[in-house]
Amino acid sequence: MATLNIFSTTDEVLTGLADFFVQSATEAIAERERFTVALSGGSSPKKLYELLASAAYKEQVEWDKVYFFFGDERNVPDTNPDSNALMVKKALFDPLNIAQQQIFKVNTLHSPDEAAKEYAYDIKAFFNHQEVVFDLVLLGLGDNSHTASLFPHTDILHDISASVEPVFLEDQQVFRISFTALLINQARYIAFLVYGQGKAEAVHHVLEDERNIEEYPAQLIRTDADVHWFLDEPAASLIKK
Ligand SMILES: O=C(O)[C@H](O)[C@@H](O)[C@H](O)[C@H](O)COP(=O)(O)O
Repeated sequence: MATLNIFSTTDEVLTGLADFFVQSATEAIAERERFTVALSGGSSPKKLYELLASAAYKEQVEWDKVYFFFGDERNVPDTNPDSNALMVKKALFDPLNIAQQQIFKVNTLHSPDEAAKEYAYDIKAFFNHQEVVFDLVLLGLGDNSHTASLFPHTDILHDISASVEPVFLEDQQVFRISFTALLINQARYIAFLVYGQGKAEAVHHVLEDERNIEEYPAQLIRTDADVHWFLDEPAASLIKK
């Protein structure tokens, strides 16, 4: 069963996850001299990244030993407001002066297929072509129960490789590039950050409803104790405590 961390307010959720980030980073750096983290995009984690870059946290992590990846990316230039890389650059990388060599972004100037292939290669090369095991994968949850860019009724849900694939979103007529569920599930730790009443139904579907990965793709993510959900009360309001 996944580990549920339910907090009264959004600020407490963010602090709880920031503390978990610091703990995971400290453990990884002590054991392996580095911390590899795949970041999530969207709006929820922006405040987390800003908190980690704030005076309250920035001294708690050896940032020069942290290597940043993206669990998914929109197929837009990294100057586009929809870019996850741009959001994280502003909220975390620039305030902490993270060196480019520590950041592994999707090259969205290439076609989605090419970008996914290149990114998959870059990741495998970073891990010396051994099994890719991120120390931490951060995830969000859409109100339609997607996570990363594992959207309902998309081909990537059936991908049996631990890799990076392009995802075409029919309804939005846009491409994304995303980790597959298997690549996410290889991580040492996985942490979901989900807050707000609007996510309550999705949280219930994913954590408690019968298995239906086409409708609730986040059910593809493993559910052992090293998978942590950081939730506020509103987002957790429909699950049996
Ligand atoms: O690129 C993205 O959009 C994210 O990786 C995506 O999976 C996100 O986590 C959910 O869509 C929730 O997004 P919000 O936090 O904006 O609700």
